[in-house]
This record gives sequence, C-alpha cells and structure tokens, in this order.
Amino acid sequence: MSDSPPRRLLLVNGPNLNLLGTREPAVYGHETLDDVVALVERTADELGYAVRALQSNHEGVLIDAIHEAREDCAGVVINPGGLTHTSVALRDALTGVALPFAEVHVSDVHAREEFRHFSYLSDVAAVTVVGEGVAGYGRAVRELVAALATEEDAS
Ligand SMILES: O=C1C[C@@](O)(C(=O)O)C[C@@H](O)[C@@H]1O
Repeated sequence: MSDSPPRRLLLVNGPNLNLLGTREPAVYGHETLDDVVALVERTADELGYAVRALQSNHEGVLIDAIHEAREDCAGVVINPGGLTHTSVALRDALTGVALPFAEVHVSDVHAREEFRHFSYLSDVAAVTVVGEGVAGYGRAVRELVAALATEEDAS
C-alpha cells in the first residue's frame, strides 16, 4: 500500500514580487505579497491543504526550495517573475522533482512586451493562470488541487 501524498503546497514567488503593492501598480495592482500568501493559505485551507510560502530574488534559493519540496509537498504554485522568460534551470528544477505545478502571472504577459510572451514553464505546467491579478493565485490553487485529485484517482 502506498503512502497518501502530503497535503501541502509550496508557494514560490520569484524576483521582485516582494515589491507587489508598490511596484508598477498600474501593471500589478495594489495588493501585496502578504495578501498573496493570505489568499493562497485561505484557498488551500478550504481544500484541505497547508502551504509553505517562500519569496526570493535569488534563483538558486528558489531551486533549492523546489528540490526540498519533493520531501513533503504534493505540488507547487509558482510565480517565477522575470525568470519565467529566462530560466532553463528553474524549469529543470520543476521537471526534476516531478511535482505538478501551477504557473501564475499577475499581469497579462501576452499583452505586454514581446520578450514576456515566451515562458520556459508553460508547456510543462499542470495549470497556467495569466492576467487575473492577485486573484489568479486563488484560481491556480483550486485548479492545481483538482489536478492533484485527478492524478490521485488515477493511481
Ligand atoms: O516579475 C514579473 C511578474 C510577472 O510574473 C507577473 O506576475 O505578471 C510577469 C513577468 O514578466 C515579470 O517579470
């Protein structure tokens, strides 16, 4: 009999997302990173999941946290910030631990500069939510948990 998967999600916010609320409010709105964490915790809690939240401006710190999540998390909700458009290493970390993940962007990256249109993560993400503001993190949690349930049913 296999152990049931842990009821915990890792929430990862990458570079510059600590500035949410004051950073380019016309693009990212007025809600803060604390608001993001509270929303993700509340939504996950309703679905029976705990959350470990991490924000870092350093790619290696994000990669280490993703590696560690393999030990005790069922999935990852990640806004990689600018690393979305540049980081093969972050993609490799996520595919390497083989945890289903939801990619979130507060802004509509497809309606912005062309260099934001490409994501190194989207084709391997279980869920992608773009341009719904901070509320998009809530949707990402719900859709990721639904994907995890489908996976569990199939196993
Ligand atoms: O830092 C960010 C934030 C972002 O991921 C978003 O949430 O809309 C979009 C990225 O292009 C940008 O570099």
